Amino acid sequence: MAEQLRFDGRIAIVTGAGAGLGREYALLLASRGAKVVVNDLGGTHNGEGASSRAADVVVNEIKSKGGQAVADYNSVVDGEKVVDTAIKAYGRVDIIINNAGILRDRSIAKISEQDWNLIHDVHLKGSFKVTQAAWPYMKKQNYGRIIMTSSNSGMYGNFGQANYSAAKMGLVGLANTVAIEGTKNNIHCNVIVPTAASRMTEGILPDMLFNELKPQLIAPVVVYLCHESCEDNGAYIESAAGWATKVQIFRGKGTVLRTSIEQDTIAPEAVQKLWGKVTDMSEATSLDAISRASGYLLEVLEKLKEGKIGDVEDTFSFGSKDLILYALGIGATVKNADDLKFLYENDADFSPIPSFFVMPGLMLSMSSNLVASALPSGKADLTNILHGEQYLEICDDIPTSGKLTTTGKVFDVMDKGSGAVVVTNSDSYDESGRLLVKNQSSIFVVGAGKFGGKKNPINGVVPIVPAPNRAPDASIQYKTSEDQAALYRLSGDLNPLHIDPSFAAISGFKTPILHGLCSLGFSVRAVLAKYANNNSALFKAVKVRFASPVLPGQTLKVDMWKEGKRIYFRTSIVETGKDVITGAYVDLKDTSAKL
Ligand SMILES: CCCCCCC[C@@H](O)CC(=O)SCCNC(=O)CCNC(=O)[C@H](O)C(C)(C)COP(=O)(O)OP(=O)(O)OC[C@H]1O[C@@H](n2cnc3c(N)ncnc32)[C@H](O)[C@@H]1OP(=O)(O)O
Repeated sequence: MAEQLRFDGRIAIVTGAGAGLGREYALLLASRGAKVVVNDLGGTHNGEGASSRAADVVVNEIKSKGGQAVADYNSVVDGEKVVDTAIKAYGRVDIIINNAGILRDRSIAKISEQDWNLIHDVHLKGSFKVTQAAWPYMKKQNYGRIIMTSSNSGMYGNFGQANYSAAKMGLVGLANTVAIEGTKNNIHCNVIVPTAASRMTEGILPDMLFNELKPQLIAPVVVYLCHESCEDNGAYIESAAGWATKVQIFRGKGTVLRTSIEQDTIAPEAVQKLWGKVTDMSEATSLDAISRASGYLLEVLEKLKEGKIGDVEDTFSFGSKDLILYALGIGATVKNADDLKFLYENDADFSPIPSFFVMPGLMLSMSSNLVASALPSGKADLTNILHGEQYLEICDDIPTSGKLTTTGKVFDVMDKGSGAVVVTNSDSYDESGRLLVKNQSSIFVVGAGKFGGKKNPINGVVPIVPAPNRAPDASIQYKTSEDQAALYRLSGDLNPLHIDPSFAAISGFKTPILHGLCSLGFSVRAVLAKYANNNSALFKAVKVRFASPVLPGQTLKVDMWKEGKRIYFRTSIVETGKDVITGAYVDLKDTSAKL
């Protein structure tokens, strides 16, 4: 058995120690060698009256067991008197357990100012006063252990306890700063969040729970927090019924609501649009210091200054199931033995179809306000956007699973009259920080043109290139299925334009149209099959323009021209003869695979 935790030579003040938790703390500390100041005003649980009895009974109990204790009957609001008792009796003070508390429960409408003040006086001001009075002694001796008593009523609220909740949460704030200020003098301050059966909780908690909430089951936790071997400082520890845990405050990752440092107004509508990100707690972290909280904010501002924001950021996790679903969504089939490597995770050559990696960039654009925020009108939503162009570049070996972090921003905005074109760039990194993929999407925002913007792209917008002026070197046809969009959307682009007839009608289409990136996927498959032996590792980049819509069920014909490692292609619809992808090419790293 571990050596007994002793408190010999330590002087402890326990406030409100005449009953309940305080009494247990006092008894346990004394049994471990501490000399205890048993503070209790002797009032009732609602703070009325005062007598010396409660403290005396506990002092006598301690003494009868061979321990040392003195009674103190002062109100904690007179903190210096409480501390004086310790100094006069024992000459120092090492431990303070701020435990004294009363209740004046009323709903917010009925709390009198007097009740408000009284609650705050006893809980918050009392803890402050006792702590402050002991501070010089603790500082001088370079040692102190202080406990603040909070409550779940403060942490989460509790009907009828607005005054008490506020004071209890106030104690958390008090502890936070006392912990920081005490660090250099080895003065630790921690918070206990107890749920105990006591005169305060009797009649409030259900019997079953009440009976298990024995104060003596919490006392060891608090007593350990008061021991010199406990290194925690500024921790919140919740304990009840023989159970204990650390509690932390979490902060979400948040999102930037503006796109540049120059933008000094934010429309409430932009906030509304991004609210999902503001309130998303999936990547929440616990910040244990104010410097970390403001440090992160500084990082955000730095990025804004460097123009890296709208560098919005998102994470994208994927595994074999996602790769297979995507492959099915762009027509890969087990009927073709060469496709098995895209459809079966146990295949020796299992690999992603490289166009899968358009997904992180697309998901970033769709989940952020990037496109709308780039337009003077601020108006772009799924009813008026079409995918115009796409460039994808694979920068490193692509894995079959992982978590990518994607940063993206608006790169260019063009006024095309009939619409605006917003170009977004994004880079996706794996968990070790390797740049895996670059994406550039041009989004055609129908009806958003004529805002007086420039017409032509800036340098860096990857241009489309015309196909060679000769008959294609090869052609491959793929029939899409009536359910192609229904299947493809499950890879992440849930835009109702592709499945919901009434939504398609709002967007000006007779029936839902296929995702542009789905047609891109079919086309990349054709190039890989024809010129790269279906080997994903040979793929480097693809660029396409979506020239007109495809309807699910139509047959795609991919015409290809090989010029070195560049495969130009054009995709059209067999049934109508209409071009749907133009100006397009795939760059291969190598075409030496058997052709
Ligand atoms: C918010 C998060 C992001 C969401 C991402 C996307 C989510 C997806 O779910 C959406 C989709 O997948 S939509 C389906 C795929 N896309 C399509 O079907 C669009 C097909 N294209 C068209 O219909 C027309 O080209 C059309 C309508 C786009 C343009 O046709 P017109 O208006 O007739 O234009 P036109 O007169 O031909 O040309 C005017 C100028 O615009 C340029 N341009 C034309 N097509 C473009 C295109 N596809 N992309 C970019 N620029 C394009 C022309 O070059 C011309 O410019 P300029 O005068 O300078 O030469």
